[in-house]
Formats: sequence, C-alpha cells, structure tokens
Amino acid sequence: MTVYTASTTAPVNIATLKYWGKRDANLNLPTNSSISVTLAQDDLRTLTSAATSESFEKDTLWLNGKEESLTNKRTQDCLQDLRGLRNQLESQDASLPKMSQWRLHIVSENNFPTAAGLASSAAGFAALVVAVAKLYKLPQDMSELSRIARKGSGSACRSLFGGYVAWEMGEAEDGLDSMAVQVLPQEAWPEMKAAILVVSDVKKDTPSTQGMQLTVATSDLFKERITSIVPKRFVEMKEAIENRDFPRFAEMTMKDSNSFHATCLDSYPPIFYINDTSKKVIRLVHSINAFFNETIVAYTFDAGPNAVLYYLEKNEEKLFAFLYKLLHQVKGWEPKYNKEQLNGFINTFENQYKDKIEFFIDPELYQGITRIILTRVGPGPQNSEECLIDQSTGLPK
Ligand SMILES: Nc1ncnc2c1ncn2[C@@H]1O[C@H](COP(=O)(O)OP(=O)(O)OP(=O)(O)O)[C@@H](O)[C@H]1O
Ligand SMILES: C[C@@](O)(CCOP(=O)(O)OP(=O)(O)O)CC(=O)O
Repeated sequence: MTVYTASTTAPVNIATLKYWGKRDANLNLPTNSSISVTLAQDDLRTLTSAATSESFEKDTLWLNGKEESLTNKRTQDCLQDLRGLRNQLESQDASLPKMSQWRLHIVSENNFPTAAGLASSAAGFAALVVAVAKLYKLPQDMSELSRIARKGSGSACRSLFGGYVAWEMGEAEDGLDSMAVQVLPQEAWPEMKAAILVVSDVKKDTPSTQGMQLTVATSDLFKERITSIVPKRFVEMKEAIENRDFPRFAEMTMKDSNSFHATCLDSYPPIFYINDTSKKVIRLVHSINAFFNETIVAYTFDAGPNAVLYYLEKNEEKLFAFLYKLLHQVKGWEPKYNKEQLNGFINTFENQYKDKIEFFIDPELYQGITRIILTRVGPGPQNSEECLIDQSTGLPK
C-alpha cells in the first residue's frame, strides 16, 4: 500500500482587535474585521501530519493521542474545499494519484492545553488545512488557504501568517473576500513580546461560537461596536503596527479587549469570560503604565480569563521588575531566564521602584495564576521534518 504523507506546524494567534460576531454562521463570516499577533512556536504550536492512501477506510483524526471523529461539519467543510481543489488538479493532469477520492488520516499534537482559551482551535485548523494542502500539492497561496481555515474556526484564518495579521471581513455572500492578509512580517517588528498569564486551564463555560451568537442577538452595545468603533479602530491599529507605534497599538488593544468584554456583559443573559484575577491584572497593567508615565504594556483577554500581555523587549526589565516580584511563585520563568536574570528583576524592583510605588499591589495575585508562558511574535506555519504517521501502516507512530 502506498501512503502519502505531509506535515506542518502552525502557530497560535492572539487578537488585538477582536473577532466577535458572525454574519453567516455556516461559512464563519464575521461582523467585523480583526487583527492579531502570531506567537512563536517554541511554546505554543500544533504539529499536524496528514496521510492519504487508496486503502484507508474512513477519515480519522488522532488529536493528542486520542482518536476523534472527523465528521463534524466544520472539519468536513474544510476537507471538502481541499478535496475540491485537489480534484481540479487531477482533472487537469490524469497522471496524478486520485487523492481527492481517498480517505485521510490526520494526526495532530498541540504542545499546550487544548480547549483552554489558548487558541488551540486556531492553530489546530490552520495546521490541518496547511498539512492537507501540502499533501495535495495545492498551488493556492496562504490567503486563499486562509478562507478554508476560516470555515474550521474563524480565528484560524489568521494563523496562516506570521507576524501581524489582519482578517478582512469581506462583503461577499459566499465569503470569497473574507480572508487573512499579513499587515507586517515578524522581522519588521521583532521586538514584540508576550507574557500569557494562564488563569485557568479548565475548559471554558460558553464556547466562542455560542457566545458570539448570543451577543449578536441580544446586545445593543454590539451594534455600536461593529458599526462605528471597530471599523475606525481597524484602520488605526493597522497604521500603528505599520508605524511600530507601541503606545498607540497598546492603548487600542486594551480598549478593544474591554469593548469586546463589555458586549459580552451586555448580552442577555450576560456572558462572563474575565474573572477577579483578570480584573486584578487589568488594574496592575494600568498602574504600571501610570507609574512609568508611559504605555509600556497592554493586556488582552479572549473568551476566557487568561491574560495576554504585549510589551516591547526594551521594556522587559521594567515590566518584569513588577511581574516577577508578584508572580515569582508561578511556574514558567525558568528555563527562559536564569537565576541571575531573575534576581536582577527583584533587585530592580527593590532598589529602584519599591519606595516610589503609590498604588496597591496585591501580594495574593499569584494564587489565581497557574503558570506564565513567556513568548514573542513569531512566524507562520513551518514545514516539519517530523512526521507523526507511520508510512508503512498509515497509523499514528
Ligand atoms: N491540533 C488540532 N487539530 C484539529 N483540531 C483541533 C486541534 N486542536 C484543537 N482542535 C479543535 O479545537 C477545539 C478547541 O476549540 P475551543 O475554541 O474550544 O478552544 P480554544 O481554541 O483552545 O480556545 P479559544 O478559541 O477560546 O482560544 C478542540 O475540541 C478541537 O475540536
Ligand atoms: C475572542 C476571540 O478569541 C474569538 C475567537 O473565536 P473563534 O475563532 O474560536 O470562533 P469560531 O469562529 O466560532 O470558531 C477573538 C479573536 O480571536 O479574534
């Protein structure tokens, strides 16, 4: 039996201008354009291998070692589009193996908790689409493939690119113009770093899809958000990124996170994604920025309580003087930073800042946080030499 395989990695992306609301739930067409930063894959990535063979009996997915059904509509929509494109190639060249007719085996591993508000679905669907496109040797570019990933999960379309990415909402009813484009490659603004404060890695209460449908149907504030606030912010945030203007970018990121969570609260019945720990982080970030009289750090929250803090490398010492002081008990600092560097953060805090602080610092903050993930802006999907599928059996290794 001949088994064809292809593998790829894909990154997580965290929106700085949030996608919240669908105008077409079937095609995952959004009510607003959005912007995100793609994160480095050392800490957060999906590795997916796809295989096909005439002898496979059914489409199967093994996710983190467990067999899962591939029959859910979103995945089938992605696979149907990919098979359609492969079919076009096969009809132009009769010598090609008829992969479009064969079943697929997909094996995928996330190197971080799945379904914990860490955007696993974004990396997961991006990797799935890219792996199968590679297997099928499709000529489509990343923006074209992003339209397919979008059908798996809206935010997944942004994980097809590295750096700073926009998802243009588009207007067409069939969604052909609703896709991701790169605003700026990672190399153009490599100083962007991210600290993820994992507040809870349990599965969230209200899934994004359900949450946004409720917001669209019931929130009055939401109408204002999509008609006047976000369209303006989309243009301004792209500009801030192109100009590498961190304070502007940071302010809009925080405002947009707050605006999105306000529409959640304005939904009826209300949806609560952020919790008391998240609110303490919000206060802390504003206090730190006020202390330095400069916006050096921004927070943003997705559909859960985890905080993602964006900051520039040059301000790390200033920020970590506070963060490490408050969260040194939390795991995730080592091995990224050695003892000497970590002591340095404490010394900066004790010697330079401690006596000047006029705001309340909650010494118990660490209790609400399970770990910190220290990462930065990163590239898009990468070819992987590692294959998770045994070429002789077509099954997971
Ligand atoms: N590697 C993967 N390959 C294929 N599908 C995946 C993969 N990882 C996650 N998924 C799909 O995404 C689902 C999790 O999505 P969900 O939106 O609940 O969580 P999340 O993406 O971690 O959180 P959020 O979207 O709020 O950031 C999984 O149940 C699975 O169906
Ligand atoms: C708050 C968000 O993270 C919402 C992400 O929603 P999803 O992309 O997970 O939703 P579906 O399209 O229904 O799969 C904001 C964002 O990533 O832009």
